[in-house]
Order: sequence, then structure tokens, then C-alpha cells
Amino acid sequence: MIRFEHVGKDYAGWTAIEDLSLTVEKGEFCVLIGPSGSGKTTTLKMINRLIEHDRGRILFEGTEIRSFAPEELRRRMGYAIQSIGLFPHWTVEENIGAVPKLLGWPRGRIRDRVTELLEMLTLDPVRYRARYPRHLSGGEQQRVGVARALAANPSVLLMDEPFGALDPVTRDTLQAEMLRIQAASGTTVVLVTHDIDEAIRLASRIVILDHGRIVQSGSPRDILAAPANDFVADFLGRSDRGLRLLAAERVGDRMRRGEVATGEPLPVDASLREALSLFVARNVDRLPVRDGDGTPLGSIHLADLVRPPSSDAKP
Ligand SMILES: Nc1ncnc2c1ncn2[C@@H]1O[C@H](COP(=O)(O)OP(=O)(O)OP(=O)(O)O)[C@@H](O)[C@H]1O
Repeated sequence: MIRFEHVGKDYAGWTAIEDLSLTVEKGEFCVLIGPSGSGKTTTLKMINRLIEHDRGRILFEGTEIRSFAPEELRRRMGYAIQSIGLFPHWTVEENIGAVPKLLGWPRGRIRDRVTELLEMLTLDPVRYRARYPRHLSGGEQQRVGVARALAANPSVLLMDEPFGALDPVTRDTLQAEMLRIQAASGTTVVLVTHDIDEAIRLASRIVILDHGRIVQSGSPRDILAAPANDFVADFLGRSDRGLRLLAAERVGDRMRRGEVATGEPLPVDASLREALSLFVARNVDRLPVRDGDGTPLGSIHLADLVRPPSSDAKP
């Protein structure tokens, strides 16, 4: 879907990105993470030509991105940023409908899509569609920014700290919503964050950058289980690495299918970290597991958290 081949970028003779090669497959949720100044935003913005690369090639669906007009690339790639960038003199509806309008969608279809997106992002369409950005809280503006990026069903979504300014509860809700939207739509996402826990929760693949180079790339679990070097181990937080490994796995990966246990059940898609928290909070060593409809599926034992995953225990 997106392929970087030996890409380089200099700012005034200083190399910000050095020989970066990376392939983001269709449907992947790729999270770029690294210290401040490591080149995350530059890498992201090179994809939609907000920043032009100096060396190497970047391909979008097999075609060099320089063959596309920048406007065409930006219409096909949703883009959401922390500072939001909503048009201040346009209503919420006009902001969200900007790209569909450019694409010539009929007015009724745009209206329906705006309603659908506002509902998806838990903003009441009746209350919000005619408001101007200055009449929204920061978190509401961020949600409208995400809705705008999703509006025309882009095949690629580029996101630069889109949940950065949100309180933890709203951030948690939006992260869950993002995962749901991405799983349902198969959109390819490239997201920049500073937050390692956000990366572990969202990514199918984490790419760790340092000084404009990729230091490690892999699934959250693989990176946490085997950091490539001391820099990565420090970055993952040495003392929290075990807890983060638990956060990277689902209860469904470890549960004992069909076994009965008593108590308030745990959802099958909860993380093992959430399970650990419940074991401790309830002072128990086994918990029942249910699916999204509440149907009992089995149980999980405290000891299962340190058992290697078995191949036949998928939900
Ligand atoms: N327009 C520019 N002119 C000169 N230097 C730049 C420019 N844009 C970025 N840089 C430099 O390039 C490096 C990479 O910047 P970039 O914004 O990609 O990093 P980042 O990893 O996204 O950082 P942060 O996490 O702080 O947002 C930084 O050292 C930055 O100062």
C-alpha cells in the first residue's frame, strides 16, 4: 500500500531522515513512535507530500507519489492532526463534508455521512452539526478532525497525535472507536504518537525511530518480548515491560475454553493487563470470560498470564 525505499530528507543541509525503508501493507495499523525530533512527523508528511522527500522513492499502491498531484493524494488519504486544523468559519458539517464536497458527492449523501460520523464519534448530530469550531471543546474539535479525515472513506488514514489533547477517558473511548472503525473498514492507518501504551493498544506494527532511522519494527508483542537494543528497552520502560507485554495480549489468547468459573465475567477482548488488575482487585485467581454478547466462553486463571500462549486458544 505504502512503500518507502531508501528515503532521505534534509533540512538546510542537516539530515532528518536517513535511508528509511518501510512497507505498510493494506489494512495494517502502523504506529510510528520515537523520541522528540526522531523524524516521525516528517515521515508521515512525506506520504501525502506535505513534505517532499529528497532521496529514494515513496510508492502509493505501487505508483511513485510524485506521479500524483498533491491534491489528489490528499483527497485519497485522510489526515488528522493534534492541532486539528478545522476551518474556523465553517460549521462542523461543512468541515466534515469538505472532501466529499470536493469529490462531488450529492448534498444528501454528504449530510447522511456527516450524521453517521458524528454518531460514531459520540457527538449528537442535532446539537453539533451547525456549530462553529470555536464553540466546541478541544476534545470535541479533535473528534471532528478525526471525522473529517474519515469522511470520504479514504484507503489510507494518516494521523499525527490525533488523541494528544484529550483527557484519559475520552482518549480511551476514541482509541477503542478507532480500532473498531479500522477493523470494520480495513483502512490502512499510519499514526504518530509519543505514547507507548497507545502504540501497544492500537498498532498491528510499531516502528521505532531514532535520529531519522528505524531502530526496530514489529508487532507490539514481538518488540516487547525482544527489544533490539538498550535504546528500545529503555524506550519501552524497563520496569513496565512485563505489564506492557500483558497489555499487548488479549484474554482470548490464553483462556480455557468451556471451563466454568464464578463471578463477574471478563470480556474476551480485554487485555491480559486488565485481567491482572481484576485478579488483584477482586482477590481471586480465576475469572469467567464472555464474548461481546455476554455468552460465557470459558475462564482464565492468574497462572495463565505467565503461561506461554497455546496455539489452539484463539477466540
Ligand atoms: N522545516 C524544518 N526546518 C528545519 N528543521 C526541521 C524542520 N522540520 C523538522 N525539522 C527537524 O527535523 C527533525 C525531525 O522533526 P520531526 O518533526 O519529523 O520529528 P518528530 O519525531 O515528529 O518530533 P516530535 O515528536 O517532537 O514532534 C527535528 O530535529 C526537527 O527540528
